[in-house]
Amino acid sequence: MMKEMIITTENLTKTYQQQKAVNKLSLEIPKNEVYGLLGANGAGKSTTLKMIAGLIQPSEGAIFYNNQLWQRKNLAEIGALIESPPLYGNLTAHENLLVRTTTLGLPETRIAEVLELVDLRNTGKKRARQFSMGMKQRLGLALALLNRPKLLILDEPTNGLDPLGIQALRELIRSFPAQGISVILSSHILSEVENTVDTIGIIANGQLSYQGELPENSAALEKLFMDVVREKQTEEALYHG
Ligand SMILES: Nc1ncnc2c1ncn2[C@@H]1O[C@H](COP(=O)(O)OP(=O)(O)OP(=O)(O)O)[C@@H](O)[C@H]1O
Repeated sequence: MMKEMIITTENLTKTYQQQKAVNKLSLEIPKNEVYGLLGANGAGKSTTLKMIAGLIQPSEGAIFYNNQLWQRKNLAEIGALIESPPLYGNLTAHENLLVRTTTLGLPETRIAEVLELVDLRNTGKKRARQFSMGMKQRLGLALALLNRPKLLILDEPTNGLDPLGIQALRELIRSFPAQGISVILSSHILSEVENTVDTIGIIANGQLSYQGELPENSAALEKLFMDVVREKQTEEALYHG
């Protein structure tokens, strides 16, 4: 049976001045899976995720959500954590979430639920600016989960987390597909995605170089990644050389 897709992109392109940060990218992100968007620094991962999250506009190409052309109203079903979480430093975890529930018209009871989910119950009066990196990241995730998203977009979600934090986050992410939440996450650290994702896309210089199942072991994944990156470098050298 063909897999259902939550997101597909067709020739998605973002041009900054002369540079194509994302270049004719055609992605297929399956529903109720965890999809890992991999690429070296500057490959175009964040730019891609920002377009899917509606934070920036594509220059060319199209995005489809559940097989329909992407519309702003889809954001009601999308949660995103991209770059550093948008936190108010002088507010507590609860207050930061309250700002968002009030803005979105969500029930306040949802706050305790998301704090429980990300394991941030007992921070009390502590202000967000006093949080560790890991706590800030988890509060950012709590914000992204408030609206019970069907699609969760996470840009380098393990940034700044220690090994225990990474492990906990990985388990949390793995639990999402069974709850009807599709996840797309980006990473440039191969070992981080291995136990987390079902499908991967590898991008290099804004272009898709591989999309498919996660290779069976870390050596195979590393080889695939290195081959893709080297191939791109050779192409670039021929083009510019
Ligand atoms: N607002 C912008 N203006 C100009 N160039 C940009 C802008 N945003 C991104 N770029 C360029 O687009 C390219 C892709 O950037 P992007 O942040 O998407 O990469 P990335 O794969 O997320 O990298 P990293 O792993 O380092 O976060 C880079 O060359 C970057 O310099």
